[in-house]
Amino acid sequence: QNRHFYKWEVEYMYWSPDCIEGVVMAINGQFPGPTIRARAGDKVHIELTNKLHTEGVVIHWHGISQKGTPWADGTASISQCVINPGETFVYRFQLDKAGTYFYHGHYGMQRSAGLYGSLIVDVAKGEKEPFHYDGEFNLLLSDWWHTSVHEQGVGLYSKPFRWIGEPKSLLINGRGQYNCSLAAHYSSNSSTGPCKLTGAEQCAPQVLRVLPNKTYRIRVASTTALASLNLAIGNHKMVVVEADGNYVQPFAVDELDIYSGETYSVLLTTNQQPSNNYWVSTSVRGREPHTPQGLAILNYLPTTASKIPVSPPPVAPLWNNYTHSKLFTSKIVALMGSPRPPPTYYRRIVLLNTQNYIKGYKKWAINNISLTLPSTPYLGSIKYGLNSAFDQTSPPEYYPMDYNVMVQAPNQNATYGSGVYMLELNSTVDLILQNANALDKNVSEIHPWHLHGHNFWVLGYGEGKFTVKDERSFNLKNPPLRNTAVIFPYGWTALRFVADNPGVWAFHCHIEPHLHMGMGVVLAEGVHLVGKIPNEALTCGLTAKMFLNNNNH
Ligand SMILES: O=C1O[C@H]([C@@H](O)CO)C(O)=C1O
Repeated sequence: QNRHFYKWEVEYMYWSPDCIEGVVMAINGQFPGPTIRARAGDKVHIELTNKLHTEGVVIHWHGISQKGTPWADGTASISQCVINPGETFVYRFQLDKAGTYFYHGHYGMQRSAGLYGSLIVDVAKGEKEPFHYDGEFNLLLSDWWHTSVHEQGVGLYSKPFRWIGEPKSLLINGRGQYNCSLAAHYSSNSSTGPCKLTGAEQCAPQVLRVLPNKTYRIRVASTTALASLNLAIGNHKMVVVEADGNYVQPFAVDELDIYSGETYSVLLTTNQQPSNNYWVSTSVRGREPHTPQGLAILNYLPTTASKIPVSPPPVAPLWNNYTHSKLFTSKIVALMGSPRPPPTYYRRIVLLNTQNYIKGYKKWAINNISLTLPSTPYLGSIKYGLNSAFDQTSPPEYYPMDYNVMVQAPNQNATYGSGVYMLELNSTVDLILQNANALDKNVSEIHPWHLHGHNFWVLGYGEGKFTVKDERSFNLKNPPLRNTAVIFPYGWTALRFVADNPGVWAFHCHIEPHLHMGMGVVLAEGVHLVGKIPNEALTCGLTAKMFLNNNNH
C-alpha cells in the first residue's frame, strides 16, 4: 500500500480548448487537470490550494467510495464547506477499487468551467485484470461553451429563464474544434482546410499512437456539462469490458453511448490498414445536435500523425434514436462472478423527475421538491444535531399515483426544499427513477443520475410509469454495478444499493445546469458513526458558529 502526495493549485487561465481563446479553470497550469494514477488500496493526499481570488472551490472524486472519509467527497454544502480563496484543504482518502474514474469541481458550475481530470486506479500489486492488453489510452470527454459559467448561471436563475444552449464544441482530452468543417478536407483535394488538425495548437486533436496488430485498452470518461455522447472509432470495433470501475461481461460494438458521469473501458484491436489513420469521434445524442463532432486521431505507426484519415469520421446514430441507446444499455451486464444484489429491498423510494416553476422561475424537481443546498454542510449539521440547518421533514417517498408522466402536468409548480432521506445503515434501498414530460409539450429528456459514496445495481429500465408488477422484469442475476445510470425519455430506471457507507451523499442528475436548477436529492446513513470530521471541512455556517461557542466556554 503506497501513499501518493499531490500539491495542487486551482486558478483561472487563458486557454484555447477549441481554438477560440477563453478562460478555463486549471490545476497547476494544466487543462484538463493532472491525471492521478495509483493502485487499488493506495492512499492519496491532495493538498488543494484555492488560487481563484474571488470564489470558493471543492473537488469531487467521482466513483471513489470514500469509506471512512465522507468529508473528502468534495461536495459543497454536503460533505464540506467550500475552500476559500487563499486557503488549502487536504483531501485524504483510499482508492478502494481498480477502475476508470475522474474528478471534477462540485461547487456551482465549476465542472463546466473546465475543472476536471482523470483518476486511474490500477489493480493492486500481484492482481490481474480479467482481460489482456498491450497498451492503453485515456479519453476524457467534455463539452464547451464560449460564455462564462457565471453568466450561464445567471441565465438559469433569471426570470425569464435563459438556457445555456447547446455546446459550442465537444472536447476530447480538453481539445476541440469550434466551427470547423471537416467536409473541406474530404470534398476537395486541398490540404489546408478550415480545421486546425495537425499543428501544435492547444486545440489540435489528441493523437493515439498505436502499432498494428496489438490490443489497446481505451479508458473513456464523460464529464460533459450537458451532452450525451456517442463514441466511435472509424473502421474499428470496441469490446466493452468495464463500466464505472466495475467489470462487465465483454461485448463488441461499433459505437457506444456515454452519458455524463459514466466511464467505460473498451478494448481495441489494431487490425485495420496500417498505412491509414482513423478518426475517433464523439457526437451529441438525445438532444437535437448543434455541435460539430469531437475528434481525436488513431495513428498507426509508422504512418505520420499528420496524414488525414482517408474516411470521414463515423456517422452517429440519429440523435433521437432511443431504441438504439436502449439496446446498448441492455447489453451491459456484470462479469460472471461479480457480486449479486440482495434479492429483496427494505425501502423503496420512487423519484419523479419533473421540470417546474417556482414563483415563475424554471426549475427541476424531484417529487415536486427542487433541491436548494444549505449554507452548513449536511455532514456537520447532521452529526452535531444542528436541526435548523436544513428542512427536517423527510422528502416524499412517492409522487401522487394519479400523476400522468406522459403529458404536461396540470399544476407545474413546485417548491424549494433541503430535506434528507435518512437511510437505515446497511439496509437495502431501491431507488426508482421516474421520468416524465417536461414543461413543454411532447418533451422528455435524458437524465444521467449519479450516486455518491456507493455503487448501485441497475435492475432494469422500462417505458412509461413504473408499477409494482414491473418488479418481475428486474434482472437479479447479473445486473451491472455502476455509480451512474440514465433515465430515458418517458421511462423509468430501477436501482438497488446497500446503504453501507456512513456519511451524507448526493444523488443527482449529472447534467450540471440541471443540478443547478435543483435536480437532486440528499441521502444520509449512519452519520453518528462517522469519525472525527476535520474542522477545516466545517468552518462555515452553523458548524463554524458551534466551534466559536465551544471555544468561548
Ligand atoms: O433544463 C432545461 O431547460 C431547457 C428547456 O427545457 C427550456 O428552455 C432545456 O433544454 C433543458 O434541458
